[in-house]
Formats: sequence, structure tokens, C-alpha cells
Amino acid sequence: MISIKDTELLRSQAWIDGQWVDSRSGDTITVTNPADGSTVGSVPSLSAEESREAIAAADKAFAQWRSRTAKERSTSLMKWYDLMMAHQEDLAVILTSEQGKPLAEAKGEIAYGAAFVQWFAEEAKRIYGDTIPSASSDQRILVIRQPVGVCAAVTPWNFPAAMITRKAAPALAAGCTMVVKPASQTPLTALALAELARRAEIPAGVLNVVTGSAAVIGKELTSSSTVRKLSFTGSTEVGRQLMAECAGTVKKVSLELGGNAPFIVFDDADLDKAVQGAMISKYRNSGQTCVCANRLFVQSGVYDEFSNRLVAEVEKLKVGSGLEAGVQQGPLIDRVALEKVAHHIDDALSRGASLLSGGKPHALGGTFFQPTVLANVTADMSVAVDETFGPVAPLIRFEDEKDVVRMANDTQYGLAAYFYARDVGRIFRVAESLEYGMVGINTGLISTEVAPFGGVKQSGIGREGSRYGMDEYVEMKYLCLAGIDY
Ligand SMILES: NC(=O)C1=CN([C@@H]2O[C@H](COP(=O)(O)OP(=O)(O)OC[C@H]3O[C@@H](n4cnc5c(N)ncnc54)[C@H](OP(=O)(O)O)[C@@H]3O)[C@@H](O)[C@H]2O)C=CC1
Ligand SMILES: O=C(O)CCCC(=O)O
Repeated sequence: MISIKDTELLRSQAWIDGQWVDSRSGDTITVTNPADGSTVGSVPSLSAEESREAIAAADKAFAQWRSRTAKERSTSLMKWYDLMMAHQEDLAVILTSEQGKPLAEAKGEIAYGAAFVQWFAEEAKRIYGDTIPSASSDQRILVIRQPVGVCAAVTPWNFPAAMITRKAAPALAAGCTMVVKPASQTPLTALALAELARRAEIPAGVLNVVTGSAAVIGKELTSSSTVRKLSFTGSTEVGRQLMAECAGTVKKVSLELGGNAPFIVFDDADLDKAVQGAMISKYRNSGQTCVCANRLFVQSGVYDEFSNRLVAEVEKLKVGSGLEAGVQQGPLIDRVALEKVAHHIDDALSRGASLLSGGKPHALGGTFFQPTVLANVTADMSVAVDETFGPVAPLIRFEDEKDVVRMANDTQYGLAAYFYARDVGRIFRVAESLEYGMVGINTGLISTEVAPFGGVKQSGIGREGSRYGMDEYVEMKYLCLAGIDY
């Protein structure tokens, strides 16, 4: 049983058309705490028909929501933001209980997630159009931006709050309505956010949260001709499948998929800052972040010094239940995640890598894993080719700038990259050459609501957050007004 002040935030029903609902079949999904396997709660497993009811509710609510003034929508979103911040502590406890990350990180995620709501509440009032000089004196050309319509969001378990608000806030700000399908491992945070949306008086049907089988609900969302847009965050494999499914109804899609972030330390880097950046980029959320450093390239001149300092920091990390004070590394989400991490380490060690720290499941058992550092990794090992999504830092030695840029770009992914250098020429050369949607220069933390988050290549399509994030939820309409001349 989890301990929160406002027990009404812990819901066990889906949120459709302003009502808390069970599944008619009575089927449920149990939500467990990855730190100890205990039951945190349960949510309905909805049928295809019940998913269609959520879509219909969003459709019904659309006409009325879009016709509110931007200021009215902004005010509702601002209330939602205030409520999230007022309940930050309880939301964080719910989040940690179902996801596992340390409470301090969970509180940070609630503030980060709420910041998208605040940002887009402000942006709602700035959905400006254009006038374009016409080719004819008899005509005037105007461009207006209108809401796309009913949107769907499919979100992952690694950021159960922020990945919802990063989609729902711009959608609602633009005048769209939304059906959210959260990850089955972390639906309780999503439902708590829905409860706060209810208290913020966001009207029935504007935001709906449906829980249950991904395949069943996903198929309804992607095949419905009422749903005009799908926004997905998760694995590249599922993203590809959803994009293909959306082709049938030619939906607008935004995809935020897997990554294989290079983290490059050049000889001229500030090593203290580089180690700090590697710690946050690699070990945040136990390495379960799509923008996590996945390959650490270190130039020969600083390789030994950097690896010694990194190991010293990694060995200080306190592993344990995210609800315990002072813990910095929680459990992995499940056994599949743990097995993937173990496989990447075994593959690297069997092919010549060496272990500098960790390398094994943690003595705490369950899905806890030792924070790990591997040396002498080469670019062909699984740990450098695939997204590990765990607390493993594989160190790859390099000599030359051109070589490291080539290796960094040698991947199907293109989400985030990081590098540490002081030489200003090198900073521009490398930043411009990296084939990534986001580049952190002398920092390991790039996430903020004010900047456009997203990837290139097979890491995705579209941008979230910032003023560009609104573009995903509006369609441009061109108006040609003739008959101006006498
Ligand atoms: N870009 C990122 O932030 C993320 C990347 N990943 C990567 O993906 C790997 C696997 O993680 P995993 O949780 O399996 O990620 P998935 O891509 O499977 O899950 C993400 C979301 O997609 C849903 N989903 C899964 N299959 C379908 C489907 N057929 N139709 C509609 N929705 C679907 C899931 O629902 P349900 O939970 O009900 O299955 C969840 O809500 C990780 O190890 C990591 O490498 C994972 C999460 C986030
Ligand atoms: O892993 C993800 O998909 C979300 C990244 C979290 C962030 O915005 O930093």
C-alpha cells in the first residue's frame, strides 16, 4: 500500500468522457512496484469497443473545446499546472511506486512534466497566422492555424508523467482533444494526472485515459478515421508498426523513438564537468532514458584519467528502492530489461571488453543491477550497437576527431548526442557534423520544455516542447480571398 496525503489521486478506473469507468468484462491489469514486486494497484483492461467509446467522447468534446477562446483554454491548462505542482509530492510517490526511479528524480519529473503544461498554456495564446503578399491585386492570402482534431497518445513507462504532458498540453492548448494510452506498467501516474485535469475543470471528453492491452487499444487508435493524429514515445520497433498502421487513415504522426547517444570526451575537455555530465546522462533513471549516453567515446590523451574518475563516481552511487532516502539508482523496470543489460555486458566481455566496475545483478535481488563501467569496448559490440536502456557505461577509445564523428554517426538512430571540448572551432565542426536531433555541448542534461526535443533517422519524426511543439497539433489552412478590386 502506498502512502500519499490525497488518496483520491490513486485511481483504479479508466477516465472516459468525464467518468471513471471499469471494463465491462471486469478484466484488470495489476500494477506492481519494480523494487519489490508488491502490488501498487490495478486498472481496467478495456475492450476495443470501450476504446472506441473514448474516441467518440473525444470527438464529441472537440467542437466545444476548439471553440473556446485561446485564453480560456490557457486558463484551464494553468489550473492543471497549479494542481500538479500542488500535488508534486503525492504524484512523485505514485510514480516511484510503479516505475522505480528515486523519489527525487520522480519529483523532478513531475516538475518537468508540469512545465510543459505551463509552457503550452502560455503558447495557446500565440497560435498566430500569416498574411502573404498576393500575386494579384484582387486577392489577399491568409494562413490560419487550426487544431488537428482528435489526437491519440501512446506513452512509455520510463517517464510516466512527462511523456503524457509533453503531448497532451500542446494538443489541448491548440484546441484538440485526446485519448491517452499509458504504458501498462505505469498507468497510475496517468490516471492521477487525469484526476487533476478533472479538478482543473477540463471538460468531459477533452482528455481521456484508456488502459489495457496495447495491441487492442493501439489498433483502435491507429485505424480510427476520427483520430487525426498519433503521437508515440517508445521503442523504434513499435513506432514503425504504429506508423504503418496509421498509413491506412493517413494520420499525422509524431514519433519519439529509441536512441544510441554518443557521449564524446575530447582531449581538451574539462574532465570534472565531463564526468559529472556522464553521470547524469548515463545513470539518470538507471539508464532507462532514450537520451541516455549509450556509447562513451574518450580520446586517448584523457582516456585513463576519465575512466578512473568515472569509476570513482559510479562506485559512490547508492542503489535501492526509490522510496528510500538517499537512493540514486532504483531497480530496472522488469526482468526483460535486466536480461538485456546482462546480455550486453556478457557479449562485450566475451569479445574483449574489460570490467572496471559492477557488471552483475545487484545483491538486493529482483531487478536491481550494479551500476557498471566497461573499458576497451569496440563499436561492433551489442552494447555499442543497440540501446542498452540500463546502467552500463561502455568506454570506447578514439584518436581522431573525424574518426569519432564517423563512429558516432554510424547508427540507425539520431536522437541525442553529447560532447565535451573547449576549442571553439572543434565545437562548431563537431556539433554541425553530428547527425542527431539534439546535441549537448559540455552538458549531459538537455531536457527542458523550452527547447525542441526529437530525433532524426530512425529515432523519430517531429518535435516536442518549445514553440515548435505546437506545430504537431495544428494544421495550416490557406485562405484565398478574392474580389478585392472594384
Ligand atoms: N524512446 C523511449 O523513450 C523509449 C524507448 N524504449 C525502448 O524500447 C525497449 C522496449 O521497451 P518497451 O516498454 O517494450 O517499449 P514499447 O515501445 O513496447 O512500449 C511503449 C508504449 O507502446 C505501447 N505498445 C506496445 N506495443 C504496442 C502496439 N502493438 N500497439 C500500440 N501500442 C503498443 C506500450 O503499451 P504496453 O505497456 O501496454 O505494452 C507502451 O505504452 C526499451 O528497452 C528501450 O530500448 C522503451 C520505452 C521508452
Ligand atoms: O526517454 C524518453 O523518451 C524521454 C526522455 C526524457 C527527457 O525528456 O529527458
